[in-house]
Amino acid sequence: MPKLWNQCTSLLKQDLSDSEFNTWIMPLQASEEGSRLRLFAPNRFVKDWVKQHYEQRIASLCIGVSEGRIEHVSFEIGTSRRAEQGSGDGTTADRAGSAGAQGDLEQRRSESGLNRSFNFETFVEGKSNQIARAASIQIGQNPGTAYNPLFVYGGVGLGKTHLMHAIGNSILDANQEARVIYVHSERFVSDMIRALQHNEIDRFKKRYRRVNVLLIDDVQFFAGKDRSQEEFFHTFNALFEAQQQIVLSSDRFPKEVSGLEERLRSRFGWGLTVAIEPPDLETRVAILHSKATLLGTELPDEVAFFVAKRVRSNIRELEGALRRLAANSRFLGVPISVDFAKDALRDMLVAQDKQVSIENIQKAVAAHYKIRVNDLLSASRSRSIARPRQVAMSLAKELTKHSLPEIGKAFGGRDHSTVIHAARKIAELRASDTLIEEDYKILLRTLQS
Ligand SMILES: Nc1ncnc2c1ncn2[C@@H]1O[C@H](COP(=O)(O)OP(=O)(O)OP(=O)(O)O)[C@@H](O)[C@H]1O
Repeated sequence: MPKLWNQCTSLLKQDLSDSEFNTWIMPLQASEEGSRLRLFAPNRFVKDWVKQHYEQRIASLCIGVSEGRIEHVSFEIGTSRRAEQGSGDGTTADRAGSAGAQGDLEQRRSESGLNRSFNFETFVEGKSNQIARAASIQIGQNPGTAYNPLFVYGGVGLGKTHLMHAIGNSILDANQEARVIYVHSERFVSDMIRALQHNEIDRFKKRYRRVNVLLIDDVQFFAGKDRSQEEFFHTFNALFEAQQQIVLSSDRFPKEVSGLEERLRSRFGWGLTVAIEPPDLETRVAILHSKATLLGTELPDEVAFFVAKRVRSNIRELEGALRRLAANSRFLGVPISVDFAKDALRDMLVAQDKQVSIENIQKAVAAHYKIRVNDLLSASRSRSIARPRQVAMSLAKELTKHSLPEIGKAFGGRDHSTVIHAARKIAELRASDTLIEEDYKILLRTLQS
């Protein structure tokens, strides 16, 4: 490990909380190459996280400490030893399953692509995620036999990835020898393409078909990628028949993932399908407190409520707000208060306020058609209510990141298929009826301005 990196890590240690330092900085290895410092993360997850959250800080520290000798810091996946041997970008999944003899749990975890800080203890339970969490715990305890596959779906940044890692971690905690792979669908696709290019497709097939637990994130990325779907279909069948656990996540219900072959879509629904909904205010507050404890930050109750009320989009953004508060407060040496939060998060709060919510859409549509918001939520089927309701649902589908079940629920507890029908109907009418087209455009302008 280069001396320079050791100096940088001691400075980073003073700057970060213990949990941040241990989770994200400790696993990094470094090697110097001319004016470049190469940092290696054990898996893509750590690499992406470090890049997103610490890249600037690490780069300016290393450049400063080296007194200009280092001009550039790069982030890669693998180990510095492999880099020195000239073997390039070693992937963790490549090595999954091969480290059994080493018996080292943390090593196994990183080889499996798992982040140990995403576990059930750090996952806050709320009404919005209760079922998904319970099913995941069961799978962690009885992989392959509880539900297979488990399909978790929900909007962006609501905890799907966290739960998948928690399942993998709990399985490894109970049995170090379990062969677990967590992989993002995009990664599955790129690994497959690389294997095809290098004539290593048999190795690729073996690697994925011999696992005990396959956790595949964001399967909507398979859309339109026929060769990958074909390969994944066979992997799925092999694992399913051997009663090995498959866990899948997506931003939407299996049947709604467009661009996927029907045979895959139907298989995705064979086991248990669970939704993660956006958390309510109390859960958002509880998550903020839990994350603040992990960061070692003092977060007064009134600030947690203030932030949770204003940042409603998703948990990733909520966490981003907390990190910013923690960093600013540490940097300025000022305790976190509501006024401090208003100031530090000003731009974020403005952006949040601008985001189109289902509630805003309902208000705008009701005002436009001179009806009441309650009419939109009612059971009324009269044309003067049903058509604006369809317009509103269609706008919600177009302008928000909510899933179809979430939209249906916000319109008086309707089914996701009602939302699909509404969106189709409005698309047809917009093409044939200039009045509807005009209404829709006005509403779009109003909501997006
Ligand atoms: N219930 C929860 N308790 C604690 N932290 C949570 C919870 N839900 C989500 N988070 C945190 O929110 C962040 C985003 O979660 P995650 O990455 O799992 O979202 P996702 O649903 O997979 O999003 P995407 O669709 O973008 O992949 C993570 O840092 C995660 O730890």
